[in-house]
Amino acid sequence: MAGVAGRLARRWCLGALSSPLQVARFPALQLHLCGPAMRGSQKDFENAMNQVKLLKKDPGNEVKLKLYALYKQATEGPCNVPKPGVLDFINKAKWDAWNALGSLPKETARHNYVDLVSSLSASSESSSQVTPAADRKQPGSDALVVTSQDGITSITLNRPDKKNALTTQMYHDIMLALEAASKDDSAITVLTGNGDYYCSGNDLTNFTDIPPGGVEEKARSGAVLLRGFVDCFIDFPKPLVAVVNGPAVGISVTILGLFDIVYATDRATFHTPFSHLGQSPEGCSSYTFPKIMGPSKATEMLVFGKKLTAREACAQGLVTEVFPDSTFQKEVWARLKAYSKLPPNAMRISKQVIRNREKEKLHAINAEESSTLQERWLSDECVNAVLSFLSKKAKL
Ligand SMILES: CCCCCCCCCCC/C=C/C(=O)SCCNC(=O)CCNC(=O)[C@H](O)C(C)(C)COP(=O)(O)OP(=O)(O)OC[C@H]1O[C@@H](n2cnc3c(N)ncnc32)[C@H](O)[C@@H]1OP(=O)(O)O
Repeated sequence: MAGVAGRLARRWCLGALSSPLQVARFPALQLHLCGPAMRGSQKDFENAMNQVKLLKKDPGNEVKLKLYALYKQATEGPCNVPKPGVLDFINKAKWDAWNALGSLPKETARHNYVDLVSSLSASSESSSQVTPAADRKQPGSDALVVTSQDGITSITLNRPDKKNALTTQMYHDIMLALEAASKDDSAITVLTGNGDYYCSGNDLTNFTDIPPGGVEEKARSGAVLLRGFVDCFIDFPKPLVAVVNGPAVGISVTILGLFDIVYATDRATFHTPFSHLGQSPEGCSSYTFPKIMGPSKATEMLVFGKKLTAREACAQGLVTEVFPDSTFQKEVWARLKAYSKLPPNAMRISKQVIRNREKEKLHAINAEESSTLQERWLSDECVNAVLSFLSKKAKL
């Protein structure tokens, strides 16, 4: 396991110049950076190195590789270290970038570095002035929107450009939102998504942010987060409704077994590709799915990754009702508004009567699934699947 952990750390952690790279995305680097107007005294070079740290916008992995290569060429000359192995993606991409500079003189590399940084600083300035709202889309800001109206508290996943993939910040924010909703005066709580997807599951870039304790520490904290997140759904005291506005993937599907009602547009699909990802079921689905649809159908979904249409999911009991996409929002919200006028205490108590006797068991299952997944995250199968997605080679 330590070997895999080490490889994961090497593959996912880059040095000073860059944040985690999606390395295999890069084409073979052919650098033609010798611009006509070159500046580049040693002083300019040092200033440029400081300027890089102040860039307001991430310049992207390709540019970061160019910066790395030019820096190495400017300070050490032509690439002079052995080529890393093919599986050592990040170091290999860095080596390729440096090696591609051939015998470019140190001084030219320094000039090119200065020119590149200067062009980045200019575009970083202008883009931050033109699109100030873009920065606010970062996790922890408006990636989750909570509203309360007509006796309904709605928690909306709001990262439509990333198919509402769940960042670690969003897991925390959803837990806080559920905690608040359990105590507010609404009768019903809804989870839904903004845009064409309901949710594409765990944000796979969550795997790239490795703490000083390494990948094992990351897996440990991931399992704690997962367990706490699912516990909030198990314990939620009021009627909990999923308004599934589009395709759902991974953990956004598995936790549906802990909802009281699931309404879906006929455009929705339900997909749990855990084996493809080298992972294992969570969200108590190893228990709820066989119970809802029988062990064989559950195995098709959870082990073989069979994607269900909304109608199939409804026939198998995972979805309560399917609505035509054209009238989905109107019909569902009208229905929920009517339900929210029912006596809230009676609804809460009835839910507890239905759910409470399973609670202890569900908590135990959640603990077991989280600990199994903690180990899966360190497996070669999982590492390779995540790398494949991040390098844009694989999609579900
Ligand atoms: C040890 C770490 C622990 C961390 C924290 C743990 C917390 C608990 C974890 C619980 C375990 C959960 C498991 C799961 O949920 S498994 C499911 C994971 N999801 C996926 O594998 C989906 C991956 N996405 C895709 O296959 C496709 O994007 C999709 C089919 C969903 C849509 O394809 P389409 O072609 O329509 O759109 P794009 O691919 O172009 O997507 C648009 C942009 O959105 C980005 N995206 C989408 N989904 C994700 C995702 N899940 N993670 C990260 N990014 C995602 C996609 O990359 C595009 O981005 P760019 O525009 O920048 O290219």
